[in-house]
Amino acid sequence: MTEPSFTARLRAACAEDWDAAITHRFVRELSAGSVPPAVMRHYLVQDYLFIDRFVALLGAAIATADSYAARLRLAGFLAMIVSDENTYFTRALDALAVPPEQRAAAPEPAVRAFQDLMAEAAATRSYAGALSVLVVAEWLYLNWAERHQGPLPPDFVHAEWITLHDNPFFRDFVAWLRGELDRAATGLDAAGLSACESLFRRAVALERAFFDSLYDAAR
Ligand SMILES: Cc1ncc(CO)c(N)n1
Repeated sequence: MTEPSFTARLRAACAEDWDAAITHRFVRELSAGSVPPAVMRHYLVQDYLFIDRFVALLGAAIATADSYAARLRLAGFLAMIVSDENTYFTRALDALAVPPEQRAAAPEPAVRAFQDLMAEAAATRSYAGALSVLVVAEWLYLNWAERHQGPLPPDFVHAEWITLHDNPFFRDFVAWLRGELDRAATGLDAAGLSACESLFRRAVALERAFFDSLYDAAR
């Protein structure tokens, strides 16, 4: 039997938070097309603040990657985020009639903590450190999106958030990204491995906490 990969072991160590996130009420309502508009508005405003730092973290991964091939792949993914995904946000915020002043909201605690974690991962100035958070953000979103079954919800605000995270390009990218972290991990000593594990574990907990926060107050 082959050994489970580094990323498989990291996910298994966070199974409770991971499973709670990918089966969360928010993703179940998204699949059913029944997220209350106030919750969807809040999610999108807050997630757009997440994406800002996420793009910066991708930049850090591009800067620290150990090959031009990896930089090209990461840059191709970055190009999708700043085009298709960015226009999804603006179209969805328009469709939900979110006024400009609400789009400039302050990050709520879970999002703020996630922004700080992404800054910490970038500040490791190591490819493995940046990947430890990127892998969580992309793989966990793929995992909930691929659980969707049956026809997509009619509203593009729901449907496109699912298809952006479950399509052949995204699936291939996540598999490649995991492979990069598995490969980068082989060059790390015990301290480096435990730093990656800590970033990964905290990212999974924050994915769950962000979903939970959407239902904290009646929105
Ligand atoms: C919080 C969060 N995690 C992951 C993704 C996927 O990129 C996202 N858009 N938001």
